[in-house]
Amino acid sequence: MMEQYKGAAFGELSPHLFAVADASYRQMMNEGISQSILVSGESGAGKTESTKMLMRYLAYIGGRAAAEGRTVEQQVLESNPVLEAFGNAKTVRNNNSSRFGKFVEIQFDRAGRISGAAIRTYLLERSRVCQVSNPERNYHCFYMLCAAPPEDVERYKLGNPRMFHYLNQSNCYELDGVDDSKDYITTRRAMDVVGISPEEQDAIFRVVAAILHLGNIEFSKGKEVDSSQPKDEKSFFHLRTAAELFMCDAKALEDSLCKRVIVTRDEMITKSLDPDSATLCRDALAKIVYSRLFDWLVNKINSSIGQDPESKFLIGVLDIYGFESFKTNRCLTASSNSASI
Ligand SMILES: Nc1ncnc2c1ncn2[C@@H]1O[C@H](COP(=O)(O)OP(=O)(O)OP(=O)(O)O)[C@@H](O)[C@H]1O
Repeated sequence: MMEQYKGAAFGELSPHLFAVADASYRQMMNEGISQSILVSGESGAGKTESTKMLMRYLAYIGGRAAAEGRTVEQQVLESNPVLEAFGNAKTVRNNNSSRFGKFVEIQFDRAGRISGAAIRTYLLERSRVCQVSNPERNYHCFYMLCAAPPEDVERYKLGNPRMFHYLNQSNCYELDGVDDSKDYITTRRAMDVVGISPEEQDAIFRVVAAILHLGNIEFSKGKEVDSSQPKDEKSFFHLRTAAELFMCDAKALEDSLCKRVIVTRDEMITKSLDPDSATLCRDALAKIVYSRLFDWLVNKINSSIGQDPESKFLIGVLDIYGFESFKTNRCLTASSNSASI
């Protein structure tokens, strides 16, 4: 199919993704200006799959010979499983819905050969980390880690996903045709390919597990008025485990959840938080840590793929959020998926 569309005039053959990719490539080469392809549509329409097809065509037409080792285009395609493990989730409409926007820049040299690439991501849906409802799931990576080989499950003190508050708000745990334990291995392998070392992989999964333990910390009223403390021995266990996985002091973690520090011009005031506020604080920490982990992963993938500072022009492919329309829309924060307004 790629062969057929290569160089064919736009409109000459049936409508096809490859015709669009070919037209943008020709225009870039003939006029010497960068191009962008916007992939738009409802959630589940097939935008992400189309983006991958477009990239495959650009790799075919502007790629280098396989003998030159692992090429830029191969690395971009191989980074997909990592991004999808951390940025995709099951929603009502799509079992593998992207919960972030993605702009992939494929850079070319003067001869029209791919010389570098960069992936930019936008607005990961952070609220999903601590709030999911039936029949949706949280991000795939949480279920994958719970289904990891026994030694990993033990190392991160995990177990059945039904044990964790951030996962058990929804009754959906398994997906038809998806084997989370197999996907865990695939994600690990993809991480190796994009240059994430075993130590870094361990750190990534420690953070993922710590977020699950963080979510299981409940609070009760403390001794002072409007103060809070971990509710029971179970909450203390999850607090200690989260601190261990984050490699921080358990007391410091507890204080960061149960107290707020207000800095004025003259002094620093520490204010205790009531159980409800401490719970909000816990969720805020989980969301920010997860989104920073996601940004770190994108940066890591970019530095491993490599950008070409000398590149003459580029083709950008924008895979935006799928439109969703709910009967009841939840209150939006800046971090929510803008498409769910
Ligand atoms: N060209 C295709 N061939 C076969 N199956 C496809 C194709 N495109 C999409 N699908 C199926 O539809 C599902 C949804 O596609 P995709 O994830 O690309 O949608 P999307 O528009 O990116 O959705 P979202 O906005 O929710 O991320 C895929 O998981 C796949 O099963």
